[in-house]
Amino acid sequence: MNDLIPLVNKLQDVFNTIGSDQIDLPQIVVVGSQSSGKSSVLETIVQKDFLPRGNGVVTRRPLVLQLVNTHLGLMPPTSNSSDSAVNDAPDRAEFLHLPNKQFFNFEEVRKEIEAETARVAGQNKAISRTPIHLKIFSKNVLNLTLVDLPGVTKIPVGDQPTDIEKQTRNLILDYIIKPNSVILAVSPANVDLANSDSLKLARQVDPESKRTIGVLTKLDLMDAGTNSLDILSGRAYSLKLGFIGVVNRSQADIQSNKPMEEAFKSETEFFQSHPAYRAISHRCGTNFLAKTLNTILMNHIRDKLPDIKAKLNSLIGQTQQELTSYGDPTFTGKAHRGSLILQLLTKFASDFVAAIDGTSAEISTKELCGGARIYYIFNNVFGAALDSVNPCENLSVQDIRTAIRNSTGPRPSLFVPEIAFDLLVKPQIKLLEPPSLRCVELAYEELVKICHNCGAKDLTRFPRFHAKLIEVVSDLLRERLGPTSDYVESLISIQRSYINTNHPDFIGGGGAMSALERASQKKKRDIEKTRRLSTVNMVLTGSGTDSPGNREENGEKAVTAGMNNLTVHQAVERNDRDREREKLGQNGGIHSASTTSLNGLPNGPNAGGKDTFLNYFFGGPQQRMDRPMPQESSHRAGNIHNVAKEMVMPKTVLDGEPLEFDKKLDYMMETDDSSNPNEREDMETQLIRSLIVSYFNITRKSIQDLVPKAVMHLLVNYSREAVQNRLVATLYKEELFNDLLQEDDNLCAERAKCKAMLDVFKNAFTIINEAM
Ligand SMILES: Nc1nc2c(ncn2[C@@H]2O[C@H](COP(=O)(O)OP(=O)(O)OP(=O)(O)O)[C@@H](O)[C@H]2O)c(=O)[nH]1
Repeated sequence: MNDLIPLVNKLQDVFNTIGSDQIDLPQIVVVGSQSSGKSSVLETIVQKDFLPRGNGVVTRRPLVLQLVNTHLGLMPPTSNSSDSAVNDAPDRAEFLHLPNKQFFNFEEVRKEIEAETARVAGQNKAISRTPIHLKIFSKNVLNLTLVDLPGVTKIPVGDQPTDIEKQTRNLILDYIIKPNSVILAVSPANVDLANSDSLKLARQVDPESKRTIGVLTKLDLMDAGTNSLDILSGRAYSLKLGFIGVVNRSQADIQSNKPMEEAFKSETEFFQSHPAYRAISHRCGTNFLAKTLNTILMNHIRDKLPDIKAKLNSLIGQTQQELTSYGDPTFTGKAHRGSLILQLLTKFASDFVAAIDGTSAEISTKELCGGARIYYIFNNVFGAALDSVNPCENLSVQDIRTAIRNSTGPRPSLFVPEIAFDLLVKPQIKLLEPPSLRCVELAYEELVKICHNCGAKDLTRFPRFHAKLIEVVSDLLRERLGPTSDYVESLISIQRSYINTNHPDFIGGGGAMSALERASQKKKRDIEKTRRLSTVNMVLTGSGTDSPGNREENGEKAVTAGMNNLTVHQAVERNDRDREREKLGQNGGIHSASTTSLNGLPNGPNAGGKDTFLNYFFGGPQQRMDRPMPQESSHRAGNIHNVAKEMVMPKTVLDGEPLEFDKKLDYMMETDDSSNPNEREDMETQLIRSLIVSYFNITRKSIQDLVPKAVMHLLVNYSREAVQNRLVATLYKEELFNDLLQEDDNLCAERAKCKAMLDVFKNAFTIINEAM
């Protein structure tokens, strides 16, 4: 039975070698306020002067003290301990931080504790959480594991931080919160128990007081006539493990170097002779305390051992699993390298494909990933980018008018020629190119991201191999970026190379015309309505002066502004005239088969074919020849016509100097009053605009459809299918194997640590198995 404590000590040693605190081993933790007598209790139990003493804060680091009784023939577990001559061996001490040194002089032990405390916690009063591990072998001690902790302080002194009280409390709580700790709550008897810090702390973590044992110190310092019998008998404060009273050496005793044996005798005398404690003297004193602690600890260990064994078992399983995750180093041997490379490479490729297809096992529910992001790019990002393109972007009224004029060449403009529409719509289609190319780039970037996330878990062990795999796939993707972008670019060029006015969805001249007419009539109705309302208003208010301001209010400005209804009517009239001509066969074969309804929509036998729509409205070359020049056309020619009159004047070239005519022409072209278009020009501009919008929308729709298809085919699917072959062809080469299978240094260290831990757990498991 008494073997249990050495067993725990053994386990503690085993765990200390790897610094593992995963197993909460049974131990006694000494807790109390500063100067309550904690160190004195420990010293009396050990019966040695070995702890630093002094005023104020002395214990500044946790001291884990293992007491090993050599009289019982128990072997100290460390390698440097002597196994022979157990019974007559002198008392000695060993520190964990000095594994090859044994201390026979306990004065040196004290100095070492002081030095080691100062080394970590500094010279002043600061405290540290790092424990000092000390083992004492003696025939006078019982097997115990005790932890001495810094006392609870209230006011910071020296270089202690302002929250020193909180820090010490937290440090103490960290130790006593463990269910396997027995709390040795030290309280001085000369202070009211209600103010005992140790009992307050113990209550927090052990509310039922099942694992708290109370120690009353300084019973000799109580006021005359008072005693602690009530407490020691368990009547004042209930603790399942009870209270034990002790009398340690006073400061004066320490200063006068009162030997331990003498102090021990004085203590026994004190209890036996004290009128209040005489009856319970056999349950008082340091000796009784040590025996009780030993029994409590052993019972505690016995109770906890099955739990510890179960915990060890699960730790072994977990650690084994962790070790497996680091990979088997033997598998990288020559015979297996090829198959390992192939296996990892195939896994990487299938991760890549699975991420694109959305069949990956690690699909996130928090954010879009893999193929879904590519779909999002196509559907949302690219769609929105195309929708945001204005079909008439950068196309001013002036541009449209200039295009119309230019396309008529030297002839006066009769009708808007088809060539002007062609000229104007092509650059607009080009506006679809940047978002389309950006769509390719975004899909490419997404694929690069996907490939970076592939194999992250399987390949942490081989960072070089992982980097190489990413590099090869990135190269493949980069290779595909060029052809895909080129193809998308050519899709736009294809759209620009032929303006198909026969497209079934194209609004056509008729559609545009009737839309304009409808708009114009609505406007007319609105203006009429406004005018009528204003007249009624004027009658009611009596204000009827026809000032320019009033005219504006009456809507006359609106009549002349914007789309002019007269223009539309003139256009319709012209259509009617054309129809008459067609009837008379004056239009020849150009569109003799085509007839139109009054609203301008083709309704003849060829009504479905829109090839003549522009000719119909804007006039083909022959129409222009046939038709009488409308009055407004000659006026509209304006300054240019005036210039034309002067063209009869003979030109003389004078040493490269511009002729007078040229100067005048330049001037007139510059000062051409195009900002004030006439009604017909307005109509032409409006028509061209609606035709551009209609045609642009058709093109936009097909680009929106074709670009994602092209990206999928040329970039995504291509790389998806080629990835495995490319990886094998580039990396499956004997001469690369060594480099690719170069293991990560950190991982090797982690594996070694994990392996050591597993050995420790297995070792501890065997120790417990043998003991039980
Ligand atoms: N007379 C008398 N003095 C005691 C007794 N116990 C402790 N002392 C004295 O009280 C002072 C503090 O004792 P320590 O054992 O250093 O107290 P501690 O709780 O370890 O102090 P810290 O580690 O600094 O928190 C010393 O001077 C001891 O000699 C006792 O039972 N009787």
